[in-house]
Amino acid sequence: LIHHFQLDMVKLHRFLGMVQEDYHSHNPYHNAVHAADVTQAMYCYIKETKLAEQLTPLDVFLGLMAAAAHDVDHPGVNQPFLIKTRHHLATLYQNTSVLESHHWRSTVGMLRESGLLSHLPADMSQDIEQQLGSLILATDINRQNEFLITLREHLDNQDMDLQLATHRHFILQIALKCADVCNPCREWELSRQWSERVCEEFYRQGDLERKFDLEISPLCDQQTDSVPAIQIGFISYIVEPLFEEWQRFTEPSMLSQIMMGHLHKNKACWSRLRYVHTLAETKTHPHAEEPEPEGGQEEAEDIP
Ligand SMILES: Nc1ncnc2c1ncn2[C@@H]1O[C@@H]2COP(=O)(O)O[C@H]2[C@H]1O
Ligand SMILES: [Zn+2]
Repeated sequence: LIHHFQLDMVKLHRFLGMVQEDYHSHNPYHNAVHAADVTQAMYCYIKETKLAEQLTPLDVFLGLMAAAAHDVDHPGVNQPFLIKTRHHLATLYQNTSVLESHHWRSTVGMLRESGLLSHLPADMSQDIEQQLGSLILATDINRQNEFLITLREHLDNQDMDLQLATHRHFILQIALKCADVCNPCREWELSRQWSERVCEEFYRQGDLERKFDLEISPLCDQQTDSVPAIQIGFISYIVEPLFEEWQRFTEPSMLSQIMMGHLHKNKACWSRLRYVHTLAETKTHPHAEEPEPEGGQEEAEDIP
């Protein structure tokens, strides 16, 4: 890519350094390691045979740049929090895709400041900025259904034509969305750490809301939302439906089969941990109902 786009190494280093610096290292989840994690996953998806044969160098460049910068300057709280605290970003972006718009505009700012694309024709660098925006905005989890429905339609109708730039862009959006939520598809020990980190970030927001007498957001109450329960919900409603379609798209590839294997195993581990957690709660509150053991536990042999 460096050779193809004649990138200046000093400018590239400056740009990537700025991106890394603008992630908040004190966020348990939305930090530069999450960006690296998503970029690594995105690279693997771009390398899938089904995609690699069709993508142009520009597509690959856009996919990797969008992955690296997709959460830059994330404040560690979500959009509803920014709206209810009347944060200036919520006002600026009129309460829609507030964080994603900020990640995109910050990326554009850093691109211009570093001069990374300054040697390219103006219409090309403008196109890169726009496409980066469309990719980063696709990571808004509130738009999940819209993307999933379109992907299902394409797969059902078998009308995906990766020779078309619009279709390649759509599949890059999907790949980035998959990369962004792929942590439950990684091996248990790694996946568990991401889960605990993301929940820690949710709980910190909940603690802030409690402190300032605001309504505690869903999933953010440490006293009622357990990590296993959050994980089972997230896997069932967000990750599984998306990766099932991704697996279909890859026909299915070895990588997507491995990821689905991890996903099912991790879900079974969380089911077992939720059972243990609820049982412990019942012992502390003896009048609460005893939980029923759930299915899938037989797969969860390797958890402590
Ligand atoms: N393991 C997880 N458990 C619960 N929520 C998650 C998990 N991983 C990612 N998310 C959420 O999914 C969102 C995807 O976009 P973000 O990275 O902005 O923020 C992410 C979190 O809010
Ligand atoms: Zn992210």
